[in-house]
Amino acid sequence: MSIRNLDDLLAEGVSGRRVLVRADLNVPLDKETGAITDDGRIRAVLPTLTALRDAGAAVVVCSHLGRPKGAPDPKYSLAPVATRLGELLGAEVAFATDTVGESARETVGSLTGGQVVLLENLRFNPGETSKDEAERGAFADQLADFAEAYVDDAFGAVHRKHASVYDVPARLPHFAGRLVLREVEVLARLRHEPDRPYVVVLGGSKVSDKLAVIEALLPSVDKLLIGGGMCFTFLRAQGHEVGKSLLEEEMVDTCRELLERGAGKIVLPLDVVAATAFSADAEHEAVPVDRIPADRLGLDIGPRSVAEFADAVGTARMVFWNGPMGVFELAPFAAGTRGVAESITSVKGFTVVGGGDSAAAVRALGLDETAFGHISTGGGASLEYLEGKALPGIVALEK
Ligand SMILES: Nc1ncnc2c1ncn2[C@@H]1O[C@H](COP(=O)(O)OP(=O)(O)OP(=O)(O)O)[C@@H](O)[C@H]1O
Ligand SMILES: O=C(O)[C@H](O)COP(=O)(O)O
Repeated sequence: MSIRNLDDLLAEGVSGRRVLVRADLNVPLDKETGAITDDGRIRAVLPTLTALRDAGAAVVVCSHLGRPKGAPDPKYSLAPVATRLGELLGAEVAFATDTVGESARETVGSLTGGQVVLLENLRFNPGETSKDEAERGAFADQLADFAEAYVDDAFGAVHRKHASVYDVPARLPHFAGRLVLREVEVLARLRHEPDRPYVVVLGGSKVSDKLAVIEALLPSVDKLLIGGGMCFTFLRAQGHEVGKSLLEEEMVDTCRELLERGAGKIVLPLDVVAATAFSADAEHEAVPVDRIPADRLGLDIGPRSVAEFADAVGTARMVFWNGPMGVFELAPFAAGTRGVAESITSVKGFTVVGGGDSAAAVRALGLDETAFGHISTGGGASLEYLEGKALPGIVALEK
């Protein structure tokens, strides 16, 4: 891509200069304790931050966390992320308790070369996500005032036309960070020159979010395996009763069309684990997909499906996997995700995991991260890239 990257910025020299880094530190938090449950996205941005610190830059980091509604909300504070970032960097990370207000101005103002500050959640400001260009621009002006150069390392957010992603790079010399560069390199390979057979495994909960990617991928994949909560809308489209399983009724017709177009390519589960309730201690058993009881819900793919999916994955030279095969967060329904993930680790070829939840599943299940070719930090971003959509964050870097 015709984008200047971090090395270009380092070559210009950054010692004593302030650099604004947009990171995606949108990490999952424990609902009760607020503790960070997976710090993968923080670790992913360390190479860029370390390179800048080592070169003597004063580093101003900004990010969103969750989806607060344009006003401060303590539940979504980045304060715990600043602490974790400091531990991982092995250096103190100052924290500004606002994003562009007094605290931010003071902390950024006193920053010297090699030091790092994390600003409070960008989405506490309505300008960050505003559809109004002037409102976004005004917020972008304030952010841009903090630095002399901008580095985008927030791959997970490049599909958002937000102030910190799209408007700030129009105001500062801009560069792609190490993570963005690597993500785009890997995903471009999948999109433009996949090794064959190319197998895509899709799961997760939201069919409506993933139909466009299925449509876009169908011509280029050899096999498309569909598990997770989204498989039930497809099973319904095949005429099966799905009991109380997740179902997007209004998508059934579209799924039927996709099944016709993807005949010979789309593979659906043969059996599912049907439970009496969405709970770890619910009664459950594996049943064939044509015998899902009316009062049960499918929370995982069954063992025959794992074998079926593993067979298809076993033939692949390239695999892209997005979305867990079941409710892996509850131990009785984690076997499908584990089984399919393990089959992907045995592939003799290039494998990519995309999606916040899938990456978290790899770590939560204790699987060896290094057994995958690449674990993408982007959920929606990686899917939209593979769909071939223009991503605002990348477009802005190209300008
Ligand atoms: N059968 C099922 N019924 C209900 N929920 C399910 C089922 N299978 C998987 N899920 C849930 O789907 C969720 C993940 O779905 P999602 O589509 O968000 O995945 P992702 O694309 O990897 O993540 P992200 O969009 O955050 O990057 C998990 O929390 C999992 O529990
Ligand atoms: O989790 C993600 O996919 C990114 O951090 C983007 O978050 P968003 O979907 O809330 O914009």
